[in-house]
Amino acid sequence: MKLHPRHYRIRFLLDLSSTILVPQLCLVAALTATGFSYTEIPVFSRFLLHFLVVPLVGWLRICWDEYNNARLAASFNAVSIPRVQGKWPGNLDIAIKLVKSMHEDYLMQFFADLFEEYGSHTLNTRILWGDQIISIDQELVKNLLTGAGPDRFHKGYYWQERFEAFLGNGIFNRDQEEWRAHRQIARPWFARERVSDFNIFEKYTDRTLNIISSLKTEDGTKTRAFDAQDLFARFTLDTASEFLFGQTLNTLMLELPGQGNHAVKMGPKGSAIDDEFGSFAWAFEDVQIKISTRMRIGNIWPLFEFFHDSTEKSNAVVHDFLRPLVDKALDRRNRRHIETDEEDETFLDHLARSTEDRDTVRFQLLNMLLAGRDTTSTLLSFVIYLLCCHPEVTHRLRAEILDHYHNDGRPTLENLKSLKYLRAVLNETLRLFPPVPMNSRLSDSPCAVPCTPLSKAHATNSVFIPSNTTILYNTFLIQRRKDLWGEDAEDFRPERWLSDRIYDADVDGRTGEENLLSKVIRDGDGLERMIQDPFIFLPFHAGPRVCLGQNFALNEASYFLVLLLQRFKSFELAEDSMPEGSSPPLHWRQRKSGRQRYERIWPKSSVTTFVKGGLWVRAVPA
Ligand code: HEM
Repeated sequence: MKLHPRHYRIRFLLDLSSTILVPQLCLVAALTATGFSYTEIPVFSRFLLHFLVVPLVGWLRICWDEYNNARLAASFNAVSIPRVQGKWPGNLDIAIKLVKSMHEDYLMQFFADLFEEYGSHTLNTRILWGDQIISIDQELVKNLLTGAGPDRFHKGYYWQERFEAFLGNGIFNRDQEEWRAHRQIARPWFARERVSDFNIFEKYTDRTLNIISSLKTEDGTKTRAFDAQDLFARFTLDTASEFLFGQTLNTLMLELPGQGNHAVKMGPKGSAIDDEFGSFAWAFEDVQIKISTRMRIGNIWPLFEFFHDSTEKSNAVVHDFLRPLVDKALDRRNRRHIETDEEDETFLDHLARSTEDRDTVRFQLLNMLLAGRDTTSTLLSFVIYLLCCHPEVTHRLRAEILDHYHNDGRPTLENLKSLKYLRAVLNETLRLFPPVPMNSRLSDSPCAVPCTPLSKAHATNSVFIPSNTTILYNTFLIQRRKDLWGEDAEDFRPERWLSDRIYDADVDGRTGEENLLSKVIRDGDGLERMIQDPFIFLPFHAGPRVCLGQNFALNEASYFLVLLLQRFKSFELAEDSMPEGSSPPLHWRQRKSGRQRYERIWPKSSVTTFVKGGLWVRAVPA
């Protein structure tokens, strides 16, 4: 029987009853079969038997699964994935450390430490005796996402039940036929001609830059501190809503955190503000945080939400905010009874033509808003953060932009392509801080998946994955692996993405060729590594579920950055303005390696990556 994802409580009860009731039935059957009269057993002994039979049957099941999996693995000529060996039963200590680390440590540090400790790129956490695979093996990820992978690995039921109230039957939350139908409806919307219409980008970029300019101090040398993460989220939301609804949510027109009489306060992710949009943004982020908590707890999450869905309140705020917009647009369309000219059609019109169901339309739009708002604003926020830390990159990037467009030229799709350094900065930011840092798939049957050999001792290069098993693959860590990206993998070096190696012949008195050779290892090395194995760089995913908005996002971010750097020559982190509790903890500095030793913000993730407390910066006008 296939349950609907909204029935997570029933799924949980069924799991629970198979853990508790089935052993009781086995006990009664065993007693009957061996001729014992159940009623003649003293009450205390009966109670004890019923109590002990649960762990006993659990243990037998584990033994059977292990035997069966080993047998299947051998038949597939695949190796079993190494298990994390915790100190407490069911690896509960590992689960506790994981939750603690999420609150205190650098992003993904816990996983990075586990991979290092076990010397393997793929591990089975076995929390509460259940298989859960974590991987930073690019070959394994390739085989999950492409080739035969998508037929065997799906987002799956457990993913869907966690997101159901928020994303409903939207594109992110469905598999197979339903997903295919959504993808078919959405795909034409992201065709080249549509995503290269820069008029929308221009309108909202100008608005955003005017806001930043209005924050100039009296002497005009720089602006007051502002939360760039919040501002960019408004920019991407207004842009995406116009692109999708044909009408903007106009959030750039509202007050910003830290302005007026409002004190800056910490929201679920960044800074927050108390107005209607502030409540929507708070709820939108709160739902994502709560869903991430469900992910960390694993499949027993309904135990903690049995009587109360923790996302209910925030979901209601999000949907109430969007409902009138969707209703208005659909009613307007129905009243007019017109078939909008394809040229002027919005994604909303496009959806309305495919279904009459308002909930479906609202969920589809919400899925797109989530995709359109948080990912691109994360990219822009981390670009600005890295520019703050690397003035030399800002300088070079600005020089490239001014060289092409002077102080006021406007980019077009064609000429944006020649901004090689801008693209390198975007790629390098996406490599170090991918907006979607971790993702998962669920296996639908036992199988062997090709991967890089687990260790030198393993001759075979396939791992065995049992049926109904979640695989969490971590793009954040893959994109920082030193063996894939070089010793400086954790450093921000856009030059690794530059392909042309033409150097000044006079540098250091060496010939051009010598200079070329000495720099070959550095400049362009990342690009070369990526060309050799594209799966070491996956910010937009790969395979049939590759990001539909990739070109839209890159065009939007590029356009915005060109105009931003025409108007502002540099950026400074405003550490003095960060809300309390959002600065990186001091104990990070004591680590022997890794970016956390020198990171100046606290990167975190829920569904997407973000800067805890917001990215507080000052801009220096040109
Ligand atoms: C820097 C910006 C972006 C990044 C890094 C990004 C990344 C991703 C990733 C990793 C996925 C795969 C998710 C999964 O399978 O679980 C995805 C899917 C998707 N993205 Fe993006 N995205 C970005 C911007 C956008 C924008 C602006 C839009 C639309 C306005 C968009 C629309 C979509 C859609 C519709 C999917 C679902 C594809 C499917 O399941 O078939 N994305 N994106």
